[in-house]
Amino acid sequence: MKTPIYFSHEIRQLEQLARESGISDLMERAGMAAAELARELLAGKTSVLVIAGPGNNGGDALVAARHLKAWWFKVNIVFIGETAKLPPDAANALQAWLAIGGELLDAIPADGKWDMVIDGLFGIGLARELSGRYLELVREINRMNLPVLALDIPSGLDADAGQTFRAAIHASHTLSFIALKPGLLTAYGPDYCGQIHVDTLELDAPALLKPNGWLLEKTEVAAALKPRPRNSHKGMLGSVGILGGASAMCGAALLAGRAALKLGAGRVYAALLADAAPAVDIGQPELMLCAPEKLFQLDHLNCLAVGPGLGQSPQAVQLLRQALETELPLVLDADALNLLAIHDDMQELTKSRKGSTILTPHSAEAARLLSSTTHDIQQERVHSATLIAQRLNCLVVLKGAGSICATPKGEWFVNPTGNPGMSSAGMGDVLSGMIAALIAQRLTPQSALLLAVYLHGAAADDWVEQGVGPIGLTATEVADAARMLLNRWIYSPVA
Ligand SMILES: NC(=O)C1=CN([C@@H]2O[C@H](COP(=O)(O)OP(=O)(O)OC[C@H]3O[C@@H](n4cnc5c(N)ncnc54)[C@H](O)[C@@H]3O)[C@@H](O)[C@H]2O)[C@@H](O)CC1
Ligand SMILES: Nc1ncnc2c1ncn2[C@@H]1O[C@H](COP(=O)(O)OP(=O)(O)O)[C@@H](O)[C@H]1O
Ligand SMILES: [K+]
Repeated sequence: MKTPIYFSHEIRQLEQLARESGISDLMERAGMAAAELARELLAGKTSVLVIAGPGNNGGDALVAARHLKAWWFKVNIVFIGETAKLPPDAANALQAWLAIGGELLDAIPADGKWDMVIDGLFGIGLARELSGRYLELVREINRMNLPVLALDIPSGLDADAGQTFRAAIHASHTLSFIALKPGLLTAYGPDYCGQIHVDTLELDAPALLKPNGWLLEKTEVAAALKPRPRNSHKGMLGSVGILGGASAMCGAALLAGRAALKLGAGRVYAALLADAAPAVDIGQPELMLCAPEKLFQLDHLNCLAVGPGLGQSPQAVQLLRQALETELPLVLDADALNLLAIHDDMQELTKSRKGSTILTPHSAEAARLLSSTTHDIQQERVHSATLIAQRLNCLVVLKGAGSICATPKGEWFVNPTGNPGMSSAGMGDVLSGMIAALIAQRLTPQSALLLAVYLHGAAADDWVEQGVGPIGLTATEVADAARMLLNRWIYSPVA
């Protein structure tokens, strides 16, 4: 089963659709799910501090508190809201809490001791920067250093963007209701959410509202993989060309080329622009180095990756244009993207290409493509990725924590793999080579993109699990682990 992701306005639509179909107890369902998870996480401990805010997120917290109290947990509720202004469901939850003899505190008692905090301060309704007592409360909870179960979303986090409204609660667990939201998974989301759980509240969300967003998951991305026939030969496994490596940047193209080899391309050619380019890659002599013009004379290339170390010389511009004029599937990275951003004619060429084009910008490159700023791209990562995909009629991965893949049809995917060990030079070059190798091996460009993005992060995660990294993890190591995982996924799929 694929896992859908919805923006908060879509979650509200789902709530409305559920209500129209006669379901009126979503808050009760949410509160029960929260209480059950809290009980499991408490694992025998007994004392809980519940923070209930002014809206329905507070209502969920009140329902959870009621169940935990009934199950003999010691529960204190700090209620930060105005009783008279509570939305109807939350007002009912408050009455039910008071009816069982529950009390409300208006601040966290200084001398209290708890085993866990349940954060029901704000959910998807948070609409502006935190200030005053709300801001202070978030900071106070973070200072307590206790395990925190956040209801729906850590309070202070923007459910759509993964940015914070000035501050946010650092949760150890987040229980997302109905479905995932993108802000849990991208930008700062992973820093604040801890372990993410989803409770659908028994709604079949995709049946109610067609999702455009999906989580990348191993079962989905690896579905396209199959073992090679015994009677294989290199021509069958495709040929990749890498175009880049201007003076002082040859390493970028070599990294991409080596990654393409390690991901199984039959032949890899690296065409380097530098005048003093090496004739052979001594560390990886399997790579075939050639002059750029030679690359375009080859008749058996299946995919071309342009950009790693390309530079922005007139020669780079001419070669990029030549690449765009081919019908080959193209992966464009780094300076290929920067050049595309400033040459309108190349954008027109991109839009009308017969072959697929995959763009792999990080947020600064995306900002150049959209004439925007890195800050604004980070505020709207999903929207930015889909906008580039639609404007330029191409597949896109907007890289960075929680990479967003987008298609020209408006579908988008969030990648949960990867870690800060990947914030080092060369990682993007390796990704380009990986995508190109998978396309050369006949995966569809979209399948190749989604698999490569997921695998690239999973490879880095594998090193971290082994105690190598995140500090000092290198792009070469990521390519090596990607090769190992890819083989494992195909040949020992249970592992
Ligand atoms: N949408 C759904 O289907 C469901 C929603 N539920 C819960 O309801 C939540 C959404 O509830 P609401 O829409 O009431 O929103 P919230 O409870 O997230 O917060 C809204 C309240 O906070 C105030 N507010 C917003 N920003 C503020 C700020 N910076 N400083 C101070 N006050 C601020 C608003 O004026 C409003 O009173 C979800 O996150 C979820 O926890 C659940 O009960 C289950 C079903
Ligand atoms: N904190 C992080 N969490 C997850 N992935 C990351 C993180 N930092 C970087 N990455 C990944 O590492 C790669 C870095 O690419 P890029 O910025 O182009 O590097 P370079 O140009 O130096 O090769 C991208 O795939 C990006 O998604
Ligand atoms: K919350």
